[in-house]
Amino acid sequence: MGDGSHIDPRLLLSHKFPEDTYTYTERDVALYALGTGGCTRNAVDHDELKYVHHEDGLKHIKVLPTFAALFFGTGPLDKKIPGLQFDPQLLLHGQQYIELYKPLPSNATLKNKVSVVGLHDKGKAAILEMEVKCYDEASGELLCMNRGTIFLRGAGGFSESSQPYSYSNVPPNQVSAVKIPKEQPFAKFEDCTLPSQALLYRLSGDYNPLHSDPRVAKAAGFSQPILHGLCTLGFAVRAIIKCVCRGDSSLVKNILGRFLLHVYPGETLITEMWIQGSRVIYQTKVKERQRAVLSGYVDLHRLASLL
Ligand SMILES: CCCCCCC[C@@H](O)CC(=O)SCCNC(=O)CCNC(=O)[C@H](O)C(C)(C)COP(=O)(O)OP(=O)(O)OC[C@H]1O[C@@H](n2cnc3c(N)ncnc32)[C@H](O)[C@@H]1OP(=O)(O)O
Repeated sequence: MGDGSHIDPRLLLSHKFPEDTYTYTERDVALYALGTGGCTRNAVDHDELKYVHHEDGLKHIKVLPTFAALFFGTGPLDKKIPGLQFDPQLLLHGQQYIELYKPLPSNATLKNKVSVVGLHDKGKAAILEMEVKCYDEASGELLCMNRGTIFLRGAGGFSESSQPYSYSNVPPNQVSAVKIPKEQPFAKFEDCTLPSQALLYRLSGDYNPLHSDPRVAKAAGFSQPILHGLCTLGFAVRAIIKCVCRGDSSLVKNILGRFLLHVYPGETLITEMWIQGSRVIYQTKVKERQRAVLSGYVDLHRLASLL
């Protein structure tokens, strides 16, 4: 375990998180769409303008499904959690899973129920899985659920190496990394991130200096600030909505993304998609380095009528 890191599984897993409130407005929705590359290449893009503009006013704009990931905030970076001490500079976002139960309104106040659903000792790192269920305060309805996996470098080794600690109450089929098919993809979409992408995206609420401060990025092992994982996920799912859903984001039901490698703002993202029933398997690569940076799946409510 690295200096200053300490994990006590008993304390951490028995911690009861107080209910959290999260409020967003149409301005947040539009800013998020721009932060994840919406309308960047084409300001009148038919599929994307609806996330930032409506002729009858902002309260009619649509919400991208990946916006749901923001409801978590930055999890353990925000608050002290008993039994969890780690170096925040070494934290990386490992994975994100989202289930959407209702279309997201253009503004809302949410009541969030947070819990720890997984903890693993990987020796060099600890993996923490957190879940948040988000209820619309006005209607009491469950809108969505998020599960975030956090990779804490240097925080492993808190259990016996002969029998490393591992706890999960998450169905394994929801979280395991996907197998990329060998066939040619159904579709491929190329999109450029801006050199200022992380500076724009952070205004959606994740102010982790890893994405903006060159000194912090260097201390974390990167040559320059890196892009937020959730920003890359936003680009990938937007590509799938465009290529497979023909712009209809209401078809999206569940989303999984595993962050395989960091992205530097300004790099080009190529997302490849394969269709398996109503599931879209995808992989995003950085064109300049020819490396896969994200993979996962998007489950759709229906598909056949579209293709
Ligand atoms: C609650 C939500 C709050 C979110 C807060 C987020 C705050 C943000 O500001 C932070 C960010 O956005 S960081 C940017 C996005 N993330 C990244 O760039 C990370 C990219 N991934 C990597 O670098 C490596 O995959 C890396 C380093 C993650 C792993 O690579 P390696 O060290 O080579 O690991 P490896 O030896 O391959 O595997 C060790 C064990 O870990 C499991 N694992 C690997 N990658 C994982 C991943 N991405 N997610 C979850 N688990 C992962 C492996 O399965 C392996 O376990 P096992 O030995 O049992 O197979």
